[in-house]
Amino acid sequence: MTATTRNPGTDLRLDWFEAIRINTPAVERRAATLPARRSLKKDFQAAWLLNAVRCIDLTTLAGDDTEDRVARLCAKAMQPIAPELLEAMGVDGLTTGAVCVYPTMVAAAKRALGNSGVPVASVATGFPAGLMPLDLRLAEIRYAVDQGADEIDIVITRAHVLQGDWAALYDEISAMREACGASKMKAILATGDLKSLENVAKASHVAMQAGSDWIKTSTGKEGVNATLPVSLVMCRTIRDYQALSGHTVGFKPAGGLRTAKDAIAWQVLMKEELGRDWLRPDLFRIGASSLLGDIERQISHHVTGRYAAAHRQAIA
Ligand SMILES: O=C[C@H](O)COP(=O)(O)O
Repeated sequence: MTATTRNPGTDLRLDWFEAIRINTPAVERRAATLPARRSLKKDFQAAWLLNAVRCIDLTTLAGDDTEDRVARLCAKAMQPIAPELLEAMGVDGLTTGAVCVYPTMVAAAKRALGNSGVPVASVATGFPAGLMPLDLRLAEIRYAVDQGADEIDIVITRAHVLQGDWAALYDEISAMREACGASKMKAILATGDLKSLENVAKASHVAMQAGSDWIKTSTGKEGVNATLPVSLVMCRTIRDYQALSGHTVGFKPAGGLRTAKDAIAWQVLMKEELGRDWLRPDLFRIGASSLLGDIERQISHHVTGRYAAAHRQAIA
């Protein structure tokens, strides 16, 4: 496994997931222990927070997005933490994992990011509901790729999952993967719409078999977005898929992640369930529009011993 290896997918293998049954209380119990599993103090906590920053897909997906807002987001992605704080910690060259925008904002993001090396991720395929004809959804992927998107975050047709039509789901995601070409693909499962953890596990398997490079929890627009129990189930399916296929897939929790505590809890999950390799941006992203502010606040406290006044914090 290397940072550049993509998941080629497999044929549709129903036998890999059809018999899955999930003990929901056991999942919830295990998930509840995660935030308390590591008591991280001082330098360690700061190191984990800096690592979270390099894994953030810094996101704006709002109806009133403008090129100016996207340019400001990109400036933040290239310099997510105040230089004096980084200097005090001896850290250099920190950026977020990517920026994530709507397709019509990709060109503006590419311009703003220049040759910084920060990738642009674009949502596509009728985000967030995905209720558009497949040919239009594929055309939207091609448009975003053409605009320069390095990564595409697709949404699935939830009805395929709710009706157990795994072949339809597999065919749809495979076609999307093909339309992505060289751009990496994240499959957003919208887990808050999927009704059961079993459906989450099965949809995760199909998304990986169809060649997704990351599986992602949520659009940020469902009633319930990223939760630890859902994330735990998805991480276990990544582990199972790797054991069965030999291919490695990344994970992206997204939606409602706003605090430094969240950033630590999800990293503990990655490390405990999947191992250290999944603490790198090629295999782990946190999709968030407003997490960076709290992380910067905690880092500022770590360096200076006090919390910065709100007006000194960048609006992230
Ligand atoms: O993909 C990322 C999500 O849309 C971000 O959700 P959020 O605004 O709740 O952080």
